[in-house]
Amino acid sequence: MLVLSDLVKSHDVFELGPINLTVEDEVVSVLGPSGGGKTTLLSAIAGISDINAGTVVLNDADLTESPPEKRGIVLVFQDGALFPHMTAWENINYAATSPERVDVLAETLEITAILGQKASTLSGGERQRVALARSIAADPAALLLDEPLANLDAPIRRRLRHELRDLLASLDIPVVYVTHDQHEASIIGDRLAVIESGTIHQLGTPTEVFMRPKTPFVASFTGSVNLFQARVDETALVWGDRRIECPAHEYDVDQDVWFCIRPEYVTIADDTTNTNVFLGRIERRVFQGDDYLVTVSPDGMDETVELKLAPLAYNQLQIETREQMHISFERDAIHIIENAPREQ
Ligand SMILES: Nc1ncnc2c1ncn2[C@@H]1O[C@H](COP(=O)(O)OP(=O)(O)OP(=O)(O)O)[C@@H](O)[C@H]1O
Repeated sequence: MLVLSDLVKSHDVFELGPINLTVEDEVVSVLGPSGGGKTTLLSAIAGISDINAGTVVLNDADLTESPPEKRGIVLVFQDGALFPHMTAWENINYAATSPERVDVLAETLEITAILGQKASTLSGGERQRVALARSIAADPAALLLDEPLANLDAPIRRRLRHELRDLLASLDIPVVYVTHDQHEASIIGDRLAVIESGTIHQLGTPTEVFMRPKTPFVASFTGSVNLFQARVDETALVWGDRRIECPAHEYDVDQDVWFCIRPEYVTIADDTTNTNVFLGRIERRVFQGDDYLVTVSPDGMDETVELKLAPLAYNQLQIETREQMHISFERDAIHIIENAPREQ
């Protein structure tokens, strides 16, 4: 178990922390925007840079004062530094506990074919995977990974996410996995920490973080782009001149709140007598590769609502820009975030 307590690391104008985080023998994905402090966090845990305050404890041993090489923690950076004159196999085997493990890892990470190649001749994506295999083969007590799939193209990246999830879970050690890809973070992590401006906004299972974000930042960063201000009344939320039915909550009547609903849970309504159905005008429709993102502005409001449609549904509906259609908010997918400032 890796326990970070009140960890603070300051750069010139940036401060990480105080971070309090316990990573059991599990994978915690750290998700956040560029400059949010993800790499700073990994470097602080690994002891590569001195911290300003707090402690790092691994399996009951206080490592705060230990040099990086004495921590038993392996950190793999994005560029995956290797010995250039050695082959990929030699690099992986360098610190490996058994040569058989090298071959098994190479197969999982799809690098068997390049094992005999000198590291200096490998592509960026191959180098990353060799560095990843080397770090796992060394049998670390904890593993810190900084965007290990960043240099790969989409198909192999999609495949490896699942392979890597199983591989990391099988290690039974604390793993911290940094990424700014929300899909990767949720596939690979048992839990997910969202970090921004050096602060952990939320820590929870991927489902909790995606479906019940605690702050507007977490909502928007994890793709819940439909984020609106409303007022609580006895039975619903009042949003402009509309009433939105929502699940039970702890907020008081007359409070101003944010609520969000993911675009996957906004649907085209054919039965206009249902609750949470609004008429709106189609502003935009964009094919995103997997699905269509349709932007609708509800009548009489300045705000826009985004919904996702599978290609089949999209084709059947023959959606045309500037046309009107009814959309519906799935009641149980509505999530209230927190008090919002009252508009003057
Ligand atoms: N050695 C340093 N000296 C001064 N500022 C630094 C140093 N290292 C990082 N920073 C600053 O700290 C902030 C956090 O950087 P960090 O590399 O941790 O972010 P990140 O979340 O890993 O970003 P990315 O996703 O782009 O890698 C940034 O504003 C960065 O400019």
